[in-house]
Amino acid sequence: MKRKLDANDVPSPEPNAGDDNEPDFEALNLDPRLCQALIKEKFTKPTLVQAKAIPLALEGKDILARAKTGSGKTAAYVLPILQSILQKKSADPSVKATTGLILVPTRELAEQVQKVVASYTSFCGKDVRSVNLTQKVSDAVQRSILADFPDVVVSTPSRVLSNVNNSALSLDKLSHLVIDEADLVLSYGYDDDINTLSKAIPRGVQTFLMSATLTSEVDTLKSLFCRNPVILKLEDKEEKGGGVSQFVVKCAEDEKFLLTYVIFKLQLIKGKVIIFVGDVDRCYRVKLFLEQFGLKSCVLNSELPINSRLHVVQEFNKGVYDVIIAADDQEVLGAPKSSKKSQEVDEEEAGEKEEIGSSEDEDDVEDEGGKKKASRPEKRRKMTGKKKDYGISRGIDFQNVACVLNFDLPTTSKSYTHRIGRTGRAGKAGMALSFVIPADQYGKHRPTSVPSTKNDEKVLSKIVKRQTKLGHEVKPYHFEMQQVDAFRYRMTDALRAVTRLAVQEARAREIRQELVKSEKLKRHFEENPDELRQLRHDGELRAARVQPHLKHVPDYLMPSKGRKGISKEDVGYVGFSKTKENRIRNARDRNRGRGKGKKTVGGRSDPLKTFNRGQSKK
Ligand SMILES: Nc1ncnc2c1ncn2[C@@H]1O[C@H](COP(=O)(O)OP(=O)(O)OP(=O)(O)O)[C@@H](O)[C@H]1O
Repeated sequence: MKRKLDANDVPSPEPNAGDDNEPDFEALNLDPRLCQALIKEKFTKPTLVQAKAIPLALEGKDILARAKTGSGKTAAYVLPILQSILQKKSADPSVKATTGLILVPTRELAEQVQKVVASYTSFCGKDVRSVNLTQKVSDAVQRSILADFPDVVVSTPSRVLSNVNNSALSLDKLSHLVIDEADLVLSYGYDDDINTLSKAIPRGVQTFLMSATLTSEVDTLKSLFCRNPVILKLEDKEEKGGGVSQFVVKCAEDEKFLLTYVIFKLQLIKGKVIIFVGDVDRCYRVKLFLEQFGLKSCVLNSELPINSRLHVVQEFNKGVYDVIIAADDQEVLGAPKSSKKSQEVDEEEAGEKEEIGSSEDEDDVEDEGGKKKASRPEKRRKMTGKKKDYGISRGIDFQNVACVLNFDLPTTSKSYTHRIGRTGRAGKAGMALSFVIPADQYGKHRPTSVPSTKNDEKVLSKIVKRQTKLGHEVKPYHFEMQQVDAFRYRMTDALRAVTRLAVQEARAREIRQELVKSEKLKRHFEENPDELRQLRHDGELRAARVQPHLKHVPDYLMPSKGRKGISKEDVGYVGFSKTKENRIRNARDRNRGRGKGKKTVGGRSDPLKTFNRGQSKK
C-alpha cells in the first residue's frame, strides 16, 4: 500500500507569503524568549492578521480583527499580551497580578488557547504563568491556583464570573482582555455574564475582539468593551480563492458510501481528512463502514465527554489517525424556520445546540461593511448550565487537514464556511469535497438516508452564492460512475454488515470505554474490579461483523486506466499515482503470464472468487 502523506508532507506554511512589505517576526522586536518559542514552533513569518495586529497591539491600541478561520488569530493577541507582561516583569519582577483575561465560548477552545499560551511561554520559566479556568478541578484547588495570581487566565465567561463572584479571582489589575470567537460568545448564551463582566472590568483595559465574521454581536461587544478600536478586516490572499479548492459531487444516498470507499481505498485523497456527517449515529455508521475495508478512523461528537473530545483531536493532530469523523451537530442542526413546534422541541431536547436560524438569516448576518443590516433570527436560543460549554468544531485547530469531506452537506452556508475552514489553514492548501443529494434522490435509499440532506440542492445554491461572493469557485467533481460501479457489490456487502444494531452497539461501546477511562470512576473501579473487567470486556466486543476479504482491492476491480479511470485528473484530484505495491503485483503477474481480470491477486487466490459457505460463517 502506498505511503500516505503525513503532516510533514503537507506543504509548509507560507503565511503572508509574497507580501514583502509585511514585517517578519524579527521586525516585531518581541522578547527573545518569545522569539525562541516561535522558532520552536517553526513559525518563520507572521500571518497577515499577526503582521497587522501585533504592532498595533504593542502600541496599546484596542483591536477588532476579522480574519478568516485558521489565519492565526490566537498568536495575534497572545504574543503582544505576553510581550507586555514580560516587559512589566523585567521592570519589576516582584509584580504579581492577573493582567490578561482571554474569554472563549467553549471549554475545548479554552484548552486549545491555554496550550498556545503555554507553548509561547515555554522559554519564560516562571515569569509568566497561565491557567485555564474551565479545567475540572475542585473549587479549593482552583481558588489556590488563582490566589497565586496567574498572569493570564483563559476561560469561558461563566467560569470567570463565578470565580469573580466568590472572590477567588480579582480583575482589578487587568490590563488586557481578549474575546476570541467574538461572534459566537453571545450566541452561546453568555449575554448576562458578558454584561456583568463589562461592569467588573476596569476602564482602560486594552481589548482584543477576534472574530471570523463581523456580526451585530461583535458590534455589541465593541460598544461594551472597546475604546476606539482599530478595525482590521483582513482579506487574506487565500481567502480570495487559492486556499481551499472546493468540489461537489451530486450522487444518490448509498453512493456516498460507494464513493467514500473508492476515495479512501484507492487513495484519491492523500493526507488527513475530516469527514463531516449529519448526526451521531452517522459517525459510527461511517466509521464501521470504513472498518470493513480495514480503514481506521476516530469519531468526534458532542456525546463524548470533553476530555475524550480533546484527546481525539490531539490524536488526530499527532497523526495517530488520518481520518476523523465529526458529527458537527452544533453547527448543522438548525430549527426549521416554519416549524415553531419543532423549534420548541429542539430547544428543550437539544439545549446545547448552536442556534443557527435559517440560512437566509446567516447569509445576511455574515454580510459586513455596513451595506446590509443583519437580520437576526426572531428568537435567540440560549444554552443553559452545563450545556453552554459543549463543543463545536468551530475554532478547534485540526492541524494539517488535507481535505474536508462533507459526507452530509450542512444545512447552512455559514456552517459550510466553518467546516471548510478546517482545511487550508495558515496558508496551506486544502480541499473540500461535498456530497449533495439531488431532490429527486432524497429518501430513495432508506438505510442510508438522513433527514438533514432533504434540501441539499437549495443549500448548495446558497453555498455557491456565498462562495462566489467571496471569489471562490465550487466546481463539480466528476467520478466515472461506470468504473466506480465495479465496487458497488463490495460497498453493499460492507453496508449490510453495518446494521442499525451494530451502530447502536458501537455508540454504546464508545461510552463504555469512556467510563473505563473516567478519572471520577477510578476509585469505584478499584473497589469493584469485576465491574471494570466486565466493562472492558464489553468494550472489546466488535460491533459489526468484520469481513477480512473486503480489506483488499482485487486487481480485477481496478479500472483499466488505473485510478485515473475513476476521476478526471483536472478536477479535484489530489495527487494519485499507482502504488509501489501494485507495480510489484503487476510485474509478478506479468512474469507469471497472468493478466488483469484473472482470479488471482499477486499469486494468491482471490478470496472473493473462492468464496464458499464455510468461509461466510467465520
Ligand atoms: N505565523 C505562523 N506560521 C505558521 N503557522 C502558524 C502561524 N501562526 C499560526 N499558525 C498555525 O496556524 C493554525 C491556525 O491558527 P489559529 O488557531 O490561531 O487560527 P485562528 O484564526 O484562531 O482560527 P479559528 O478561527 O479557527 O480559531 C495553527 O495550527 C497555528 O499553529
